Amino acid sequence: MTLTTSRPTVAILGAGGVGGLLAALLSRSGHRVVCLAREATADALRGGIEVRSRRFGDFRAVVEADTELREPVDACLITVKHTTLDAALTRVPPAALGDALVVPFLNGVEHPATLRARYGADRVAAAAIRVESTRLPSAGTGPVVIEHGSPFAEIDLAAGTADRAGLEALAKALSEAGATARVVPDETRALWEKMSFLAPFALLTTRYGLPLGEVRTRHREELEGLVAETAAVSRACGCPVDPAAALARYDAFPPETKSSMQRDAEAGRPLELDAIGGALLRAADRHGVPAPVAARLVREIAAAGQ
Ligand SMILES: NC(=O)C1=CN([C@@H]2O[C@H](COP(=O)(O)OP(=O)(O)OC[C@H]3O[C@@H](n4cnc5c(N)ncnc54)[C@H](OP(=O)(O)O)[C@@H]3O)[C@@H](O)[C@H]2O)C=CC1
Ligand SMILES: CC(C)(CO)C(=O)C(=O)O
Repeated sequence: MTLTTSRPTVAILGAGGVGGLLAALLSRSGHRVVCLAREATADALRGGIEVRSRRFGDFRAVVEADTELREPVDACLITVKHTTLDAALTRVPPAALGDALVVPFLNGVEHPATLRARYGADRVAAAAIRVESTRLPSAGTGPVVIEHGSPFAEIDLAAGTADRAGLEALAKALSEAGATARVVPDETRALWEKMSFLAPFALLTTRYGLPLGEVRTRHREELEGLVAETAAVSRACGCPVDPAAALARYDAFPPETKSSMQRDAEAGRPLELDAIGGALLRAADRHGVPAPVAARLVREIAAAGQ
């Protein structure tokens, strides 16, 4: 099967903040959506997904749910956290995928290699998403409730060796469902542009337990230092970014904005510290770029979690 049908069938591994929102939007616009989840979450998903969103309105969507992929689909979106990626991928056996595209939406820059090793280079196309969406805690029964707090839902699908027509069809499906989705030519750029914005924001909001508005005023010097370091690493990796533009973006965000790493810390969940801060430091090391502020923050956040 190739992803050129007008209504692609989409599997979604991990119906949390990102996956739950995309599942509900695609289902609302007429796609068959199969959410792959742990048994208890699959049960809750059979009660539907309720979305509360300033941008998309409040609505309820019907999705299918299973604990494992059992039939070929057109695309399989991977929307689990890095900390659970290996365990979750056992629900998507390579043989069950058919010709499906595998599209990870995780933050970080290293996971595409894990996915390519498992599914093959031609199957995997990395994505970056800017959304700020959260799954609300539930008592275990459905529906699953997703709160989308930002006015944006922007998706870059990076063309590489994966089927370009399939990726264009997925971008069209996501755009018709309401997101702002496009295919971009360069995976390194797509992932590092996101990383350059995310890493300073996630590390500082998590370290100090403060929303962005307070970080950008009370910890301005550290923010500027970290943005400069991250931009230097990104440039060395092949993605030039402008530190002044990154700072201007932080300043434009609503002051109450929190990062998903910070929300995880508040809830006592495992952090994607290695996938974000760790990956940043490994890249800095590979390219001989000094990153003392990032190194200290990663150390302090790790120590606080122990
Ligand atoms: N939230 C956001 O606004 C943004 C997040 N991102 C990135 O997207 C990725 C996903 O984040 P987010 O949606 O917030 O994460 P969530 O924690 O909200 O959701 C993760 C989902 O993965 C599921 N999961 C965990 N382990 C397994 C498993 N073994 N098998 C099946 N499902 C599993 C969880 O299911 P269960 O409920 O059963 O635990 C949960 O539904 C992360 O890399 C994040 O950094 C990127 C941009 C924005
Ligand atoms: C910055 C944000 C909210 C953008 O989507 C994000 O990716 C995160 O907090 O993990």
